[in-house]
Amino acid sequence: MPRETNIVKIVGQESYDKLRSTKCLLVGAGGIGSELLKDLILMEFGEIHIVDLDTIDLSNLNRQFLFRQRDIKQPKSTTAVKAVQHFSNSKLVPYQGNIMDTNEFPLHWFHQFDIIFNALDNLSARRYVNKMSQFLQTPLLESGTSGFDGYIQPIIPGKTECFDCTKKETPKTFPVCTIRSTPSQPIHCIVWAKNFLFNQIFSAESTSNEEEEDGTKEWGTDDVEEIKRIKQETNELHELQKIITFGDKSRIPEIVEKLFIHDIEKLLLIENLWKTRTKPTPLTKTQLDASMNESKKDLHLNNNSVWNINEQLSMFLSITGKLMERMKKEHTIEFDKDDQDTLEFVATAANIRSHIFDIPLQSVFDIKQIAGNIIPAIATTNAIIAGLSALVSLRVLNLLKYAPVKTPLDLNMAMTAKASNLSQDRYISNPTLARPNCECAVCTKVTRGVVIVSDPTITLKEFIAELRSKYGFSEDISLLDLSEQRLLVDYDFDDMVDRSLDDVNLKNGSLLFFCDEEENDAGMCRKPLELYLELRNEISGQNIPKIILPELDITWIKPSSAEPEENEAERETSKEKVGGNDGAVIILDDDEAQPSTGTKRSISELDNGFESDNKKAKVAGQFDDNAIIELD
Ligand SMILES: Nc1ncnc2c1ncn2[C@@H]1O[C@H](COP(=O)(O)OP(=O)(O)OP(=O)(O)O)[C@@H](O)[C@H]1O
Ligand SMILES: [Zn+2]
Repeated sequence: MPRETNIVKIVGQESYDKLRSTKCLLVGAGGIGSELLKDLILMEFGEIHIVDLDTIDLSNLNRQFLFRQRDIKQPKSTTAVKAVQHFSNSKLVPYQGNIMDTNEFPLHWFHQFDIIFNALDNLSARRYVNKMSQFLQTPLLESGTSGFDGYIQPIIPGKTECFDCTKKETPKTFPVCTIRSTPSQPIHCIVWAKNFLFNQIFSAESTSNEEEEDGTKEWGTDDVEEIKRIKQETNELHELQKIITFGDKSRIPEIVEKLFIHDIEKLLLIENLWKTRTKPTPLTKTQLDASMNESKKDLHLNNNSVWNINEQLSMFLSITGKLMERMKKEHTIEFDKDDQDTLEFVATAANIRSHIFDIPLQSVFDIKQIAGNIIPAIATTNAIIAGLSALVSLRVLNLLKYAPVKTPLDLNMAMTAKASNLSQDRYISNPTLARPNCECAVCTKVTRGVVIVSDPTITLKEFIAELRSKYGFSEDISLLDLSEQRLLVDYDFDDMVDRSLDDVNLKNGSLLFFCDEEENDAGMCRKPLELYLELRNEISGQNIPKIILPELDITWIKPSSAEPEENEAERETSKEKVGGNDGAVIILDDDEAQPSTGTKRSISELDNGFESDNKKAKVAGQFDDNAIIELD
């Protein structure tokens, strides 16, 4: 029996025909994406466009069942399509690229799709696609998994909560002083070993400490003595780096003495720190001497057991020697959980510090999980979540006659929940969707639209005049470029008004924010506009207008809520980021990082949600595989 017959039995001929003419976008061909692609094909969607930026890795093969060993290093999107083509009645279009690349995937490219499926693993891409769906009013099926947990969320723009309507959990972060002076948990010592110690002493160049010296850094503590000590300690780490680079193994004990004896002794001198805490106990010279003899022997220790302090020390000495040797050839070494030397260095350094602070020690295996940000990916969770996402898409498109959707609020999201605190069993709960959050900067605080510009030589003055005349804004306007986080024009800053869009480097995909200061009699102001710029040189011609502005409802709101978007990710990063280059692990508390309430905002406060991953700190949500320290 052909597959079609079964589907027609379930959805009926009319809905089946609609399905056959439905064009969908699948973003991500990883764990959930592979499953979803198979499901969407089996449901016989007309066209499936699949985007993934990555290539296949050995570690993907256990669950990304479309890929084989021979596919390693091949693009995920094209390989996935090749693997399913033989049983597909859908037109499949793969792209290897970053969905946030506005050149390859401009907004009008998104416009062709009836529905979008997110099968991503990071917040910035999720936020970006969410925003595209809001711009174009295209339904989005958001999904994610983390170990045994998972969720799907249908998002119907304007009608139901968007991805950014709810606060996303971010990875745990720690004040610098906890990491550098007062650790109380194994994770604090692991972060210290990996992000401060390892990064400082095995990097090629010294990290500049200018920032620390010019007083701009915030320390998460007011204790002058402590700040002085941390600064000095950082300088001394540069000295250790020199010992490592010089490669004289006879000086390794100096490293141990500094880190685990002298630095701790200095810490003990800051009495304030120990009023309410247990004092650390520095190592002794005798311990060090004993371990030095041991370290010369061949050490065979089990990675799954917790070594005693002497074993930790002996291993630390021997592994530091090994890395010193490697530095001669490699010049710089990065921490990699799968590089046993770097892992053992971090594990032993962390454990020695834990011992000093009376914190339980961990096995190398346990430290690998934490330092390597490993959350086990479970194939079954991905399969369940992808299946739910595919099924719910039928309701989003209203193709299930026996379960008609009268209002989008009839739709359900789905998530796994623990059956109880004691049991590991999960069940699936399926609450109905909520309305958009009236405080959400993405879907409710601005009016969005797409401006098509066929002639980028028009000046900002002309551009603003067109906007004002179309939407009735007052003279006292502000125009901001959210993509580059800069002010283009406002009442006090009109230096650039005679320059063209080209001159000021506005591009296809630039995001503009336009607001004015006028208040009506009721003390309300116009809801600001967020405009996506689409440059369409190809449509220029004699009778083509230079600018085509969208039809928008201009609504009035209370002035305090007229703010450019500040999403949670950026709010987190407005806290100072310190430490390693592999994510926002250590963040100082910054009580002043509160959103301001005025209509006009300083440029530094603006966020567009369009930054690349590395520009933005990798703040990750609960279902984000980049989560740094969040483990189940
Ligand atoms: N901006 C983006 N554009 C396109 N694809 C993206 C983007 N960000 C992430 N992806 C893709 O989303 C997919 C997410 O899949 P998944 O969560 O299974 O991660 P993975 O990288 O395959 O596996 P793991 O991280 O567990 O090794 C990945 O294939 C990743 O390449
Ligand atoms: Zn929202």
